Amino acid sequence: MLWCFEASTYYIGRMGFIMPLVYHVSRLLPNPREDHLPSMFLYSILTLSCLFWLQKLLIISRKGKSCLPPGPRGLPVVGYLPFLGRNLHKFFMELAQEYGPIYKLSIGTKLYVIVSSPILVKEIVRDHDVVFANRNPSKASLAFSYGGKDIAFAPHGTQWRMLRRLFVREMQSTANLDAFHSHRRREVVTSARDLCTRAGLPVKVGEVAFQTVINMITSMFWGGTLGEEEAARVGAEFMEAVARLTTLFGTPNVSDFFPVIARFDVQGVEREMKEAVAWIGRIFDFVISQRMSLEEVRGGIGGERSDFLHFLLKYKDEETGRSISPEQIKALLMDIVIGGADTTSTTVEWTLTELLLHPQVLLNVQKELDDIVGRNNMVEESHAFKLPYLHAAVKEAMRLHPVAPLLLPRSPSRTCTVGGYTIPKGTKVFLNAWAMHRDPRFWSDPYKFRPERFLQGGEASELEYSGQNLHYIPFGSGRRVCAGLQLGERMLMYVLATFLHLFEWRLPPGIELDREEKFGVVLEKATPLIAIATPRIPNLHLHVKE
Ligand code: HEM
Repeated sequence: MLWCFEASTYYIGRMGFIMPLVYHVSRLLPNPREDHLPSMFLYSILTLSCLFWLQKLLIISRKGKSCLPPGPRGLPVVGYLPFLGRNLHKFFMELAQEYGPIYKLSIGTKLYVIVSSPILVKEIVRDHDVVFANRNPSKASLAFSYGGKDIAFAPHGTQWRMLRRLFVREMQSTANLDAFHSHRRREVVTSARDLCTRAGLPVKVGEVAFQTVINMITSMFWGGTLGEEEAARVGAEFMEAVARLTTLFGTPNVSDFFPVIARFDVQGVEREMKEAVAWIGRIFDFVISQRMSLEEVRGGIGGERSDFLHFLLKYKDEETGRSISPEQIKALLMDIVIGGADTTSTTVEWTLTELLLHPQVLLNVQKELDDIVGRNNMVEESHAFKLPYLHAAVKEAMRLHPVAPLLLPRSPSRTCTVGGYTIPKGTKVFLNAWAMHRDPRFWSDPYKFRPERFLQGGEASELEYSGQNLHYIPFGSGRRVCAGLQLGERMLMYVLATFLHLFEWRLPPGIELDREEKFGVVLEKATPLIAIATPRIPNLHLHVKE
């Protein structure tokens, strides 16, 4: 019996500084008689309770040393889960007022850290950029990205670098984006025509914007592959699948909070996500196979660019010489469609909401459009670069309503220190951009919509989308800053400039406009914006005719 006590105390003794002492004390105890059951029982109990308390001491002493950030206490087992508010970005800002700019929350067995100060964000996205260049994706995100084969959820490494280089530097080079301009133009004109036919009727602005952006994206991707009718059929199926996927993304999943039970997929989120992804995957497979047979007819992949898909299929990485696999293409398409469409269209909706709430700003924007584009002209994408006032209004809308208010989570690949606190490896770290964009220490009248602050001479005139200045990070910052920034900015400006130049916008009678937000995959307007568009320029129907 004593050997068992000795061995276990010695084993644990290797783990902590108190244990060797216990080991030696145990040797002083009298040897229990092997044939005397009560004394053996007593020794067993003593051993077990000793082990239990020593382990506790060890944990406490380790915690003391590691100095985690402060944070509210939760309940046993579930942690802080039952107390989470619905609008997490706002709720997290309120907690920051109590616990400071860096604090922790335990949810289930997972540790979360929330940061809402530019100085601490700098430590994460600059000083420890490589360590924090990982995401620790949820179960749904892994299913969505074919196990992290995309850009957004891939671990920081060779594959992520290759895909990001391909997407950011090559596909979104100025030359390439210019080359696909006609695809975007066609879709914007189609939407304007559609709005023309619904002139005077209430429309859901977010839906119109979403349809426009997703059509722009799919048109750039496979516009040169499918015929018009086929594209329309695939487009309709696609929209349905995307809507299903977005809902799943926003569902809190117990498997993420309790990884030990993850394999049971209690809520079925992972299963449903896999089904939705498989459904979209079949659409992608169909389009890819159509493109391959088209190329075969033309005698191999090469020659002129006709769409992004063509580009992806013939791509060979300059460093590794590798092509990209069909699964990587599909994962990348997922990122672009899901990461690009909802974010851009929701920003269109928020900007129009603020403009309708601020009629003078709307008038200023339209005056600028008249001056630069002209009353008798259609907006072209090239105009977008010459519209500083509209640009400032969009930036201001994104300050107040960043569609990814907590960005995408970061996760350190090794334990490190931020703001003097230990952030253990694997912790999910949220950067609360929403809170930082409203910090009165940096922004004057932070809750007011004032585009002028982004104009020359304004307090924020120097701030760009690239995330260099950490007070303003609607697209994130550091090496995992939004990979679709160039394309996103172009689509956003083009759609807004077109909608605002071609149409007058007003609210249907009796509708009160508010700024209530709803936290989810993207930060939506709680009540969708419904507005009435009427033609603003003369002979609009001639500009948008097929
Ligand atoms: C208004 C439009 C958009 C906004 C506000 C936005 C915002 C963001 C944010 C905040 C992040 C996380 C950055 C970070 O962790 O620091 C992100 C990542 C990403 N976005 Fe966007 N985005 C937009 C449009 C787009 C578009 C159009 C695409 C693709 C066509 C796109 C693709 C991506 C991808 C692939 C990532 C992951 C980057 C990585 O992990 O390396 N986004 N975006």
